Amino acid sequence: MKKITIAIDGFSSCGKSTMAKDLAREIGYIYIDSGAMYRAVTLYSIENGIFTGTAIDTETLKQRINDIQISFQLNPATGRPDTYLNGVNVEDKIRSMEVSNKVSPISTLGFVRQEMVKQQQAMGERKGIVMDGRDIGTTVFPDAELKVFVTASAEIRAQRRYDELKAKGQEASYEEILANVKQRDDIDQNREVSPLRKAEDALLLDNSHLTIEEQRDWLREKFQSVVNPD
Ligand SMILES: Nc1ncnc2c1ncn2[C@@H]1O[C@H](COP(=O)(O)OP(=O)(O)OP(=O)(O)O)[C@@H](O)[C@H]1O
Ligand SMILES: Nc1ccn([C@@H]2O[C@H](COP(=O)(O)O)[C@@H](O)[C@H]2O)c(=O)n1
Repeated sequence: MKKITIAIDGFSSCGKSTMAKDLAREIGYIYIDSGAMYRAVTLYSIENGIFTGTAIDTETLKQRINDIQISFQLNPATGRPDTYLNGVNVEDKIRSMEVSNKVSPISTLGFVRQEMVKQQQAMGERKGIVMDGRDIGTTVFPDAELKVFVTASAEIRAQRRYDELKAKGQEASYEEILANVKQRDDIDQNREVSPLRKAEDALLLDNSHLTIEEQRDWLREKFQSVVNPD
């Protein structure tokens, strides 16, 4: 069967990766979490003294951007890809609140986006890919055969993330998560380069009141209607 490109964009913590990963596994496509790539650049910047407090040393980051190698490897225990930064598994570190609080300013930088988009386009060259993020349907794969834009209320998204952290036994504050979700949405929507917005030809999904299973079925049906239109 001919392979297609699937772009899933939307607001932070709305369930993009949950649905993207499940569909990719089911249909045998590659799954790429593009947000993990911006998070890895952010972690690199923190660990190398490039992002201290609220200041980013953009000149140093620009010089080093080609030294930042990001890759993904399937974790057999979770059945999902883990993120590697220069060969080191950073999957847990990139999900910390410190990285969440700093990733959106890093993502506003044009040279960072240019490098990430180049790598993402190379990953999707042969199609058969599900990628989620903020600019996949608008910038990375504007010709994707299936584009979805996911949204849910900020409060519901923060609650889901809070529940997830609690279930993992991690310290979490609902208020802090809600503030982070709102702040990232604001920066992501208002940046100059590739701001978060729905591509004109993307299908809109508000999953505020859908279960994970319902949204999975919805996406599977949309995929089927693209690959088997009759
Ligand atoms: N429909 C749903 N109902 C309840 N919980 C959900 C639903 N969809 C996803 N979740 C849960 O919400 C949390 C966030 O989901 P997920 O990580 O997929 O979001 P995301 O949009 O990829 O986030 P990010 O923007 O941080 O990459 C996870 O704990 C996930 O299990
Ligand atoms: N295509 C993308 C993906 C992500 N970002 C930025 O990274 C942040 C973290 O992404 P998550 O998907 O892990 O939440 C996000 O808030 C954006 O700032 C991006 O710019 N473009």
